[in-house]
Amino acid sequence: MIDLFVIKVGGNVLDNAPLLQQFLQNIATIPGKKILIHGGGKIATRIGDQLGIVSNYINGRRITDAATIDLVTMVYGGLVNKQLVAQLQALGCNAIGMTGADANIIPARKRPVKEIDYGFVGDITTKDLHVQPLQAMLDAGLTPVFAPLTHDGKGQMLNTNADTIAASLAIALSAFYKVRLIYCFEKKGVLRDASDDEAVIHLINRTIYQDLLENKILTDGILPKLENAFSAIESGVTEVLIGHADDVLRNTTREVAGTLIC
Ligand SMILES: Nc1ncnc2c1ncn2[C@@H]1O[C@H](COP(=O)(O)OP(=O)(O)O)[C@@H](O)[C@H]1O
Ligand SMILES: CC(=O)N[C@@H](CCC(=O)OP(=O)(O)O)C(=O)O
Repeated sequence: MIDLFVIKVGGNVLDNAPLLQQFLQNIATIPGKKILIHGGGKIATRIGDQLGIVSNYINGRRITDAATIDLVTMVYGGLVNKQLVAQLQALGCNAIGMTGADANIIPARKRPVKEIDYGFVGDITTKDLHVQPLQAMLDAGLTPVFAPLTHDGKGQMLNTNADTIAASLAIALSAFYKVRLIYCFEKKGVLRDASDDEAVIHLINRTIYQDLLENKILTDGILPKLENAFSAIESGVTEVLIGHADDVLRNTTREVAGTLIC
């Protein structure tokens, strides 16, 4: 099977110009097939504040009302996605900007209202993904760049966590490629102590994960990342890594810099 790198980059890197520039240079250097998925929650929150649209998160997911889905469609699908594509093009990487609505690659279902009404948040069922257009793009030498947006097939855009989009694409594509899923953020990996940047846990399996959860070492945004990482490794993705954006190139070789999920 051919190698494919599915790489996710989050809001803290996107919001740091020098870190982002170095990251994109590294992405452009990776030989072979690759897909980039970006977040941008922090940027949407900042622009929302400027427009008087207040951000509200529950369990790491943004409550997405009518004004907010318009905001995130503009920010993720427009501003962030197109800036990344333009920057990659400038670095000689033939990027193509995508959302889950484009080519119907990621259909989703509006999250049913239970105790919480998340609004226009989309849940993905991996088997519903249509990855054939992505294979055609990869074969044409293009690098798809995904915004964290999906659609309901009835004309409505939906907001979906970028870590989840990365895991779902990685799982769906693992039927055709040997996939390494790499989560890139501003820490060197999953940390034993969130305030100590050097306290990287190099390997996490289900038992260690359970122990970290019980000891409340994992909080905030690292929780959905690990949930999605385990879902990917248990559903056919060959390798899943969580590491610093600066280490992305090392993580596309045999080396592992950061946390390996197994
Ligand atoms: N044990 C931990 N190891 C690493 N990060 C942690 C840990 N516990 C909490 N975090 C927090 O999780 C954040 C990563 O989640 P998030 O901000 O959503 O990243 P991204 O936007 O890249 O998806 C880190 O910036 C850190 O503040
Ligand atoms: C439903 C939901 O919460 N969607 C996320 C999508 C962006 C994202 O995931 O951004 P980061 O990777 O930078 O955190 C949000 O709007 O914040």
